[in-house]
Amino acid sequence: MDAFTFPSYSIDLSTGEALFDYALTGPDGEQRFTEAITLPLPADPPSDAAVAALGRVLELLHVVAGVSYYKAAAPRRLVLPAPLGPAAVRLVTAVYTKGLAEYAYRNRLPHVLELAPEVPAGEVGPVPPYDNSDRRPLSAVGGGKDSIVTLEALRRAGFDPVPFSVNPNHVIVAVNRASDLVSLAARRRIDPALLDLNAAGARNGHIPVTAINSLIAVATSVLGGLGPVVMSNERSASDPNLVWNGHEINHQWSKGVEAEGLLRAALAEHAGLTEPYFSLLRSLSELHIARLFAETDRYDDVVTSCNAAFKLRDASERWCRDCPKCRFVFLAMAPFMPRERVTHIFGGDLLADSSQIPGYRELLGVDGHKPFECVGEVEESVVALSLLAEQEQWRDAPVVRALVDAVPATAWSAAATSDVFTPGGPNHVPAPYAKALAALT
Ligand SMILES: CC(=O)N[C@H]1[C@@H](OP(=O)(O)OP(=O)(O)OC[C@H]2O[C@@H](n3ccc(=O)[nH]c3=O)[C@H](O)[C@@H]2O)O[C@H](CO)[C@@H](O)[C@@H]1O[C@H](C)C(=O)N[C@@H](C)C(=O)N[C@@H](CCC(=O)O)C(=O)O
Ligand SMILES: Nc1ncnc2c1ncn2[C@@H]1O[C@H](COP(=O)(O)OP(=O)(O)OP(=O)(O)O)[C@@H](O)[C@H]1O
Repeated sequence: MDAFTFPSYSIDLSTGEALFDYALTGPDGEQRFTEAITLPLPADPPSDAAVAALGRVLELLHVVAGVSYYKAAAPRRLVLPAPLGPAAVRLVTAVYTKGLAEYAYRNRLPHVLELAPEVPAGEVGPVPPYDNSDRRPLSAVGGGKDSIVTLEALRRAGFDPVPFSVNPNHVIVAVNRASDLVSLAARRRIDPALLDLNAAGARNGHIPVTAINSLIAVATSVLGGLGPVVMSNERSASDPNLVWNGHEINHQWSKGVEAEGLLRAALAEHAGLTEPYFSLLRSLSELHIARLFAETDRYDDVVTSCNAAFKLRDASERWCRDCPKCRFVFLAMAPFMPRERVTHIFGGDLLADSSQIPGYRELLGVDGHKPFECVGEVEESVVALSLLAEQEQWRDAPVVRALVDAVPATAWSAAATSDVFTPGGPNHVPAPYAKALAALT
């Protein structure tokens, strides 16, 4: 295949169903795909201004959600369907290069890191400003600790948040139920032809799924007459896993602050949205968020951060207890909870199980690079370990003992002066929401 194109998209405002068409084309023919995304319908019909802004958000979503299908072949040409302004082009370029960087690295496809979309010539029509900043926020819920911390912070600060998820599975449904808030859900159906191609051995790999979920959330907010989309993306999401061919490879790129800024700028330019989207937890480390999560036990029976629970097929019931994310979140929560509580949340005690030691050595930077997963920085893991080593309930756990011996002196001294509990770095939290963040920290 030598080109990826975007033949058309449509939205049926009576059902909320949007259809996005894609095509991989080459000398041997064409492979078409259609992704279906169904937005929740509001009780009252949307205003003309909302419908106009929604159309523009869906134009961006059409292009961004194409990454799933582009990656089946990774052609050298990415041919956009219509003219776009500079901020939108910057977003699209970054989603297909930096967002697919892990995919490019693992599949050894360096050209993906250099992709430049072909943008049709022409002017983008003007768009009036659309200010929904004073309406109820949509709080994205992924079932894990981070979005729970945000939801509770918004509620405590009086923002009356609406929990929102894409394809909520039983974990997310249970988290929403525990919150006692009325939630909204959008449905997303990947074209089954992609799964057939995967089964037949097509190229596959990681995609910037948060960029897609974020735009679906913004579309839902505009259609529903709601306010800003509030994410729970943390500070360490912006840090790369490694550098390859001069490019940073970051598994969590679309959770990072660069992606947040690009998305906000593209939504302002292309859809007129003045305050569409931000991450409340941007200035916090994962370890700090884990400490905040420990302050409430309301979600202990349901919270699940393990990605294995979110697969479309053969998902684990809750924590798989054998992946980098399970290991990291256990390590991050353990210093701030009684041992029985964290063991109850996970359904087992990972720090009592010596078979976990090799995985923990990676998290602590003793072996290999930071795993391709949503895990905190090496420094955060070392700080967590140092806290555990001081606690009677943990200091003799077999994994803690082995790790304390394995961590080099340089890492301990870096941890001793660490700023993991000091909020910092760039963020886009608007002034009215800053008080919710300040109350947290
Ligand atoms: C749950 C998970 O980790 N899935 C990744 C896994 O997919 P797998 O084949 O094991 O199962 P499914 O998720 O059911 O997907 C089936 C195939 O469908 C395709 N696909 C799925 C969703 C999508 O949005 N686009 C798709 O193209 C894909 O071909 C699947 O094979 O391995 C895949 C290949 O490496 C990954 O693409 C799957 O990742 C999902 C898109 C996913 O939702 N992953 C998140 C848990 C995730 O990685 N989150 C990151 C945030 C990264 C970001 O920048 O947004 C994180 O938590 O750090
Ligand atoms: N299915 C989904 N629908 C909507 N938003 C989602 C979904 N899955 C994840 N998110 C959002 O994407 C961001 C990144 O997800 P991530 O899985 O890191 O967060 P989490 O589930 O809140 O916490 P944890 O890091 O503990 O898993 C969060 O803001 C989260 O709310």
